[in-house]
Amino acid sequence: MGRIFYIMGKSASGKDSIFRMLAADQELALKTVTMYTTRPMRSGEEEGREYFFRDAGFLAGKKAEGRVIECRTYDTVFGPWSYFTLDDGQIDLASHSYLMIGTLESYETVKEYFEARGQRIMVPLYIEVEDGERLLRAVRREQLQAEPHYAELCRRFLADSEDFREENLKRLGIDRVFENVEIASCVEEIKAVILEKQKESMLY
Ligand SMILES: Nc1ncnc2c1ncn2[C@@H]1O[C@H](COP(=O)(O)OP(=O)(O)OP(=O)(O)O)[C@@H](O)[C@H]1O
Repeated sequence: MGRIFYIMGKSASGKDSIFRMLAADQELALKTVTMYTTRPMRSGEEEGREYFFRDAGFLAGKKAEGRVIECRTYDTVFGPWSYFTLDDGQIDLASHSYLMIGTLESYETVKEYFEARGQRIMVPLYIEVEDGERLLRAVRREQLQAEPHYAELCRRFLADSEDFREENLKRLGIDRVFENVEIASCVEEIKAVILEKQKESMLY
């Protein structure tokens, strides 16, 4: 039985960078899952690459069929935009393990979805960076944007402390933290855990 390795962490903790390195690692042979969104496609995006682009009616239909693994809806100035993961055949735990990225809340929802089907397959990978350093990385990344949004950066930085409260981590049984000081050694540390879990999952 495969596992779902689920990367989480506050903004600018390095989730995307770590995700890319792990996903490219042939030895781990992890598959990724393409999410769906109801937001309009942006220029440069491609159907099925960044997301599958669908409308709210499609999402409602999948909810009715019980096929929505997790869904997050954000109120934007353009109206509500949903981002969701479907049980659409992409995840085949009988033959593969998967690498996903999300929030603490989505981790909980995905975990519950599979546990309700008797599958305890979730492995949390929680990335951490000291707050001062993380804020500096976030600012440096934002400076590279054509139109930096510093107010949004600050809003997310403050919201993170609430979302990732110690008690929330504890409640979900997340007791291991991967410090992203130097990214290569952080990825090596995570890789060792993934290989160990994959070895374990082959025994049972
Ligand atoms: N170990 C590291 N040392 C220095 N810079 C790093 C390190 N890891 C990642 N970064 C840089 O920090 C910034 C944030 O990383 P990344 O975008 O991967 O984080 P994230 O957690 O996916 O962020 P968000 O959730 O806000 O999108 C990027 O500019 C990235 O290149």
